[in-house]
Amino acid sequence: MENQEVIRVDHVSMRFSLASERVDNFKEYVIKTIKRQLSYGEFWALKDVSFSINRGDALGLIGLNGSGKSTMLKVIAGVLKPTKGSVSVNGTVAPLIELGAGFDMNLTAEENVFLNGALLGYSRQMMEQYYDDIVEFSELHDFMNVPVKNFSSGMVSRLGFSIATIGTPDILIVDEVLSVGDFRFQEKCQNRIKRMLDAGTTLLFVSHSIQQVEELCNKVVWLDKGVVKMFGESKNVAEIYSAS
Ligand SMILES: Nc1ncnc2c1ncn2[C@@H]1O[C@H](COP(=O)(O)OP(=O)(O)OP(=O)(O)O)[C@@H](O)[C@H]1O
Repeated sequence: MENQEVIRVDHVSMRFSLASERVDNFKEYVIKTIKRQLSYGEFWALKDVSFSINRGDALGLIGLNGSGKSTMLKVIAGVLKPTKGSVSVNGTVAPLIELGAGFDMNLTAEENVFLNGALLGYSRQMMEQYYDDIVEFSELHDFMNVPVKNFSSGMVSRLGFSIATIGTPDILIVDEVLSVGDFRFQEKCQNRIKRMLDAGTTLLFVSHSIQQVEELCNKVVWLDKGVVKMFGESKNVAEIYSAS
């Protein structure tokens, strides 16, 4: 099991189309589209990115705003198809990219537990088994019958994190979620992630806190404008990144 490669990112590039002209409102957008007056530019969010990680590794992705971290996670999670190159993933993936992205805001928290479970591929029976644990961990006992549209963003994150981390996935993808919620809850999430790592889960983690990355991760990819600036042991990369 040790040294078994679980994720291989092979010469991945990702191109987005961008409207290169400023459009101030939707009406103007529609008119310009009909008149074919909009021109599109292209933008490479990832450029020839390659790295691989083994089972049990915890990989941190660091870099400035817009450097391509979330795009990289989405490509690995299969949400985006790379324009060039390929990604191979060996195992089940629990993506925590946008917490609450799968929620229906008009439904209650309880209904959303089952909805989100179904989206993650879990059966109703399995969700019933985990329901109490989800309520307990999220500390939302008194709010399970409240429509999620009335939740604060912190409450949405707590529910999303509690659902996505039931069971022990082979690969857990965590994007910035630990920056939401209060400090005590962040610590609780961090401990839950550590326990999953001990149980052999492979972690992909994006954070702007280099301290959190060093604490949780053994490897780091540093992205700079879509290019890998450095890949290696977290201590070495973090040291150079902090000094830059
Ligand atoms: N769907 C999209 N369409 C067009 N451009 C996009 C799209 N998604 C991302 N981008 C662009 O790709 C670049 C990389 O974005 P990404 O979200 O991956 O960066 P990031 O490193 O995660 O940034 P942050 O630290 O701010 O979260 C940005 O310039 C962003 O505007």
